[in-house]
Amino acid sequence: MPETIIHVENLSKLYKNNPVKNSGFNYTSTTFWALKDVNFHVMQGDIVNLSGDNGAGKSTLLKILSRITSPTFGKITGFGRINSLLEVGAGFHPELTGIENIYLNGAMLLMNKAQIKLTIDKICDFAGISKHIHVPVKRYSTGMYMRLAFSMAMHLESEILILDEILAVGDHSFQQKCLKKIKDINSKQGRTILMVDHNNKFPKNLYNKQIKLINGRIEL
Ligand SMILES: Nc1ncnc2c1ncn2[C@@H]1O[C@H](COP(=O)(O)OP(=O)(O)OP(=O)(O)O)[C@@H](O)[C@H]1O
Repeated sequence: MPETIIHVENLSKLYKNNPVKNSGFNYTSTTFWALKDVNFHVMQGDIVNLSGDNGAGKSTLLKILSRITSPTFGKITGFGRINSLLEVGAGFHPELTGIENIYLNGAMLLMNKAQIKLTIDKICDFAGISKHIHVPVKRYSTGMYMRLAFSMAMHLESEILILDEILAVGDHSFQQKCLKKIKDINSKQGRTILMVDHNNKFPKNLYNKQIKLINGRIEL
């Protein structure tokens, strides 16, 4: 029986924009609810498609789920390790080589050295970067960054995967390979995946749950 793996209750996020000088000597600052009273739950093994227009609050929601920023109100309960790919290059240490970054990320997911070592070849093969694995990642192209980051997310251990713009960049054939891999790890390992459908182009049979945000609220 699948169990709840993420529970989001009454989640709201208020941003205070930088004060701007008005006509006199006063400053006005504005506040803005990026998320308002968001409630949902995700079951273990779900593939969730998160959609919404620009500025709807998708990245804010994923940053809160990834514990990068905190909510103003509300509560998130998560059961399991979360691996987040939010922006291309985030989570990499530029001075370290590809392989050193794999070890670093694996350790952050509480994997030991032997467990990480077992994944190295698979990560490099999938990413197609075996020849460059001993090069500092600051010398990688955006495409190489993206392929390595995605491959690490697929092969390192975590119960929950959060994918944002990673699937919006890169060439078409690699994107197709990624979508196939997502389906694969979900069906074989039961991993839970939340991903942003930036261009409404994910095939309907890829996900089993859809969350659409409109101005910070869930469309009912
Ligand atoms: N740090 C911040 N300070 C103030 N306002 C912010 C901050 N981050 C985001 N916002 C605002 O909050 C709203 C939601 O932004 P968010 O990035 O979550 O939307 P999004 O759905 O991910 O959009 P996109 O598809 O364009 O990435 C936007 O209006 C944005 O300008």
